Amino acid sequence: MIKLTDVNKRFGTDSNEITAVDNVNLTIEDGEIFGVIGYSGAGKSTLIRLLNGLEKPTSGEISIAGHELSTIPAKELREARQKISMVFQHFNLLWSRTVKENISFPLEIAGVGKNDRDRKVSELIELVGLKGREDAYPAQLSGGQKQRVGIARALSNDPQVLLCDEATSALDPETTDSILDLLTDINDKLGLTIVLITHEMHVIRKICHRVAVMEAGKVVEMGNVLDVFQSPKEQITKRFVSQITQTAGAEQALQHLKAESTGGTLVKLVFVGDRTEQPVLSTMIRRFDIDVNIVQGDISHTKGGAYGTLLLQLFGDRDKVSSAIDFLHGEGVRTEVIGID
Ligand SMILES: Nc1ncnc2c1ncn2[C@@H]1O[C@H](COP(=O)(O)OP(=O)(O)OP(=O)(O)O)[C@@H](O)[C@H]1O
Repeated sequence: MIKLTDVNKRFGTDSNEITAVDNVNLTIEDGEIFGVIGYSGAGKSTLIRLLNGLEKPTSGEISIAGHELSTIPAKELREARQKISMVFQHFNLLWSRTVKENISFPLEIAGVGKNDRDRKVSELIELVGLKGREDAYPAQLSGGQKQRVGIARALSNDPQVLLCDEATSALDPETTDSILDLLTDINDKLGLTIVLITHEMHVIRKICHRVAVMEAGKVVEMGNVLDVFQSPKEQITKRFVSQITQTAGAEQALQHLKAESTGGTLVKLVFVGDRTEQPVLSTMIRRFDIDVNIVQGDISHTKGGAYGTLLLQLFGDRDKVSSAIDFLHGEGVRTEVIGID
């Protein structure tokens, strides 16, 4: 378990002080994939550097896997840090070493014998899907393959916690997805805790169990990913959620409808979890005798269940349309009227 209690990190002097991490309290359970999202300067990197012991908090306590990082002596801190590994945005590989030599490097430093090193390296190469590329140099690999080496190297010391610092931010969307699948697979197979920082809600949606939203050093919102998608409370969280829900397709469809003035009441529905599987719409159409035009829709899948939005045009008697919208509310579907013609 990772526990942060009243953690503050300030840089600079009294006259020019920056609070990078501002009174953060959070608990991350063993085996959890926990995401921290925030814009540039929110304090994510500082938070992750506090977690791996590279920075000491100005005040507060950080405990990881039973070690109190903020107070332990240097030798114990080195031992504790063996249990915490890191994956970096720009991979941080050794360019003059092959794939297997990169993965083996932390084991050499730890004094592990050659036979054990070789066995561990081939296990890891298999795990991250790099079989056949053992003797390649980083310059001969794609971005996704480089990150696979970075992940294998991070796992070589059998860590309990894997910290990922924008691990997919330098990758294209398809490669991002394959690396996120790999992280999910590792979490399932090895049961290790993963803490990742990102500015992309897609990353949070795809693999995290819980998320903390950071702004100006503070954790302003935290919860299960599906709950946060369903009802984001803070303005900044709403902006992150809309990275996914207001797709380009929805925006285009809206612009087109506004320009065409096709009539009806334009509503956006947000479905969460079980609601995505129930015939709420057909019940509404039958019961209220209205016509429906589906303008745009998409369903996203989070670890906690499905989440979707649907843009509809409702046509019919105004009272019936209004009762239909009330019905949707009653069924637990969040409904927002975007325009009435
Ligand atoms: N070593 C340092 N000395 C002084 N100020 C720092 C230091 N490290 C971070 N800061 C400041 O702390 C604040 C938070 O920075 P941090 O890098 O943690 O944010 P971030 O969310 O990771 O942003 P980014 O994604 O751009 O790295 C910023 O105002 C930054 O300038």
